[in-house]
Order: sequence, then structure tokens, then C-alpha cells
Amino acid sequence: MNNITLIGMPGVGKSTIGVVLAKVLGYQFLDSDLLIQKQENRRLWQIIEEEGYEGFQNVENRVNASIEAENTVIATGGSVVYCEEAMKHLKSVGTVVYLKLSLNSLAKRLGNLKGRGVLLREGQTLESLYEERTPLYEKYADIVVDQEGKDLEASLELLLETLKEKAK
Ligand SMILES: Nc1ncnc2c1ncn2[C@@H]1O[C@H](COP(=O)(O)OP(=O)(O)OP(=O)(O)O)[C@@H](O)[C@H]1O
Ligand SMILES: O=C(O)C1=C[C@@H](O)[C@@H](O)[C@H](O)C1
Ligand SMILES: [Mg+2]
Repeated sequence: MNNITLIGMPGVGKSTIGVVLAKVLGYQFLDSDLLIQKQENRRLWQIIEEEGYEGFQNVENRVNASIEAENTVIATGGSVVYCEEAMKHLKSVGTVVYLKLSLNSLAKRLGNLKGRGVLLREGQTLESLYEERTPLYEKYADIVVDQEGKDLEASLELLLETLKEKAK
């Protein structure tokens, strides 16, 4: 199947770029954070508050592993790479693209991490989260697109070029 799944740190722009990419390609757009909220009938922060860190990951894994889509750009939540079953499924239904941005740029872009619903363990900082997740994003990526210094338009252009190259 020819879906395109976007993975990467929170705030890197998966949802923002995803919807524009879908429009350009004539694809559908699916934001798996919104799908979680719909299926659970709760906001993400409520799930995290009520189920805890691991409880949220179980929900995230189940919802992402059950996505049935075709010709769809799927914007995932930043923590999906902890969900082994979900990642195996997403890799089997299309191309996984890691949207990469430096820690410095992410720190400038992100405000309050907890307020944004980022899954942080006790004492964890953006820096340690970045170090923990980077190898996972790299492990699952079919393609890596570096967003550094690019506005939305330039990021999209590079993403389209990279996808074209891969299809050759
Ligand atoms: N290329 C870009 N340059 C500058 N700002 C950007 C760019 N892409 C997205 N943004 C901004 O960064 C913020 C986060 O974007 P977005 O919500 O799409 O991230 P996300 O990767 O979907 O995060 P999450 O994992 O939390 O869902 C938004 O305010 C968005 O406008
Ligand atoms: O990166 C994260 O830890 C998260 C990002 C959001 O998109 C949500 O999926 C959730 O709030 C966790
Ligand atoms: Mg998003």
C-alpha cells in the first residue's frame, strides 16, 4: 500500500506539513492523534492523566496498529515509535518518513512540553527525550527529511523531491 507515514519529535511539523502534502498528492489525510481522541472519546491529555504513561502507549499502539488506509498521509504522534506493533503495521502499509529537526530548533519552537501533552517520564528533559527517541526514529525511517532552517514550503519541496527519488 502506498501510504506515507510521518514520524518525528513533537512540534517538528508532522500535522502541519502532512495536511499540505496530502493536498498536493491528492491523498487523504489522517492525524492519528485525532483518531485516538475520536476512538477514546477523550482528549489526549485526559488519556495520559487517567491511564498514565504506559496506559497512553497501549492506546496509541492499538489505534495506530489498526489503521486501515490507502493513498493517505498519516501524521502520527511523536511517541508512536515506542509502539512496536503499530510501527510494524505502519511500515507494512507504506513509506515511513522521519521529519528531523535539531534539538536547538525544537526547543525554540516548543513551549511547555507537559502542556503540549508530550510523554515525559519523571525528571526527563527535552534533551534526554531527543536522545532517547532519535535512534528509534532513525530505525523505523525509510526516508529522513531534514527540516533545519526551512519554512513549510521549503520542507514540503524537499519532502516531495525525496519521495520522488525513492520511487525511482
Ligand atoms: N517548517 C516549519 N517552520 C516553522 N514552524 C513550523 C514548521 N512546520 C510546523 N511549524 C510550527 O510548529 C508547530 C508544531 O507543528 P505541528 O503541530 O504540526 O507538529 P507535530 O509534529 O504534529 O507535533 P505533535 O507530535 O505534537 O503532534 C506549529 O506551531 C507549526 O505551525
Ligand atoms: O511526543 C509525544 O510524547 C506525544 C505527542 C503528541 O502528538 C501525542 O501523541 C501525545 O500527547 C504524546
Ligand atoms: Mg501532530
